[in-house]
Amino acid sequence: MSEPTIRRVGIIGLGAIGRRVLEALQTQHLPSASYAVVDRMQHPEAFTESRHLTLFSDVRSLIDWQPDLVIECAGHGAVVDAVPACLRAGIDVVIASIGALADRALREDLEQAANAGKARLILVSGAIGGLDAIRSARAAGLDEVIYIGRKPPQAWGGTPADDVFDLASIDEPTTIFRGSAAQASVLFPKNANVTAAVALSGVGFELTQVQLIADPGVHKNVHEVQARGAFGELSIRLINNPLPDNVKTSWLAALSIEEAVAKQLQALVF
Ligand SMILES: NC(=O)C1=CN([C@@H]2O[C@H](COP(=O)(O)OP(=O)(O)OC[C@H]3O[C@@H](n4cnc5c(N)ncnc54)[C@H](O)[C@@H]3O)[C@@H](O)[C@H]2O)C=CC1
Ligand SMILES: O=C([O-])CC(=O)C(=O)O
Repeated sequence: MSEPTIRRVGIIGLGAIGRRVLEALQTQHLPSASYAVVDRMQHPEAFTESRHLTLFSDVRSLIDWQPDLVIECAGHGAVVDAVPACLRAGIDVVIASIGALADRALREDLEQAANAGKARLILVSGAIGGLDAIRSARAAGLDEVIYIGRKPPQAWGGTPADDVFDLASIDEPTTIFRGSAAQASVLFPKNANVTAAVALSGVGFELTQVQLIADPGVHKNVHEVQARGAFGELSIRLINNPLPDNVKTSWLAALSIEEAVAKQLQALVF
């Protein structure tokens, strides 16, 4: 492996994903780098001090610290408010909250910001997989891409499903949403980022079909993708362990960020 060129890493959002990623970077991938964070939580000092983190109260201060790489794992709002400024300042950004890109205007703004700053916006596969195959297949034409997401009922707490269903008393698999990835990304910003990753890899936000299920029979986050086209057919199923700090979020989402950062350091990129 070549000498790491990433000496300063900024992390926006120090929740379930952010803490996992930080731990992996500090212990495995970038042990000699310096780390700074921005988070909205109350009193993060105890954690940041024990981890030797510089704590900033806003993204402007993080940018002034001149990180080589910023990792967003905070939510859609952070992609809107913080990521364009990082890119314009010439800082590469890895984002977890890829569902924010369902907003075409934001997508264009991010692309312009990246071009203006000669920086890259690095999108991760997150809690889903098989996107490389869908991206390859799309050149020959895709007829249909379907995503089905299944999580335990409590993982849909705080979503629009809460208004329609009594999640605690669901006792059989219940479809809580059927529609496009465009709708799912916006309505379920903490649960359906994977639909955006599938959409951007395949037939786009409007044509990607999405079904979301609250299933009392599962204790993991189950993601299925089916695609059909000139290439043939694809069917994948992931059964993801959730992170202990956030049942909505799969461990694989954090692992995919770690892998994306590790890739920045490799001469042989796969
Ligand atoms: N691509 C994928 O497959 C997945 C993406 N995600 C995305 O990652 C995000 C983070 O996930 P978790 O770590 O599980 O969530 P979490 O709720 O455990 O942590 C989020 C952290 O970000 C902080 N935060 C929120 N808004 C902020 C802002 N504007 N600026 C700074 N800090 C802010 C919160 O205080 C919290 O500490 C989710 O909201 C979702 O958008 C989550 C799961 C999978
Ligand atoms: O982590 C997961 O299983 C998926 C998720 O929450 C998302 O796509 O936002």
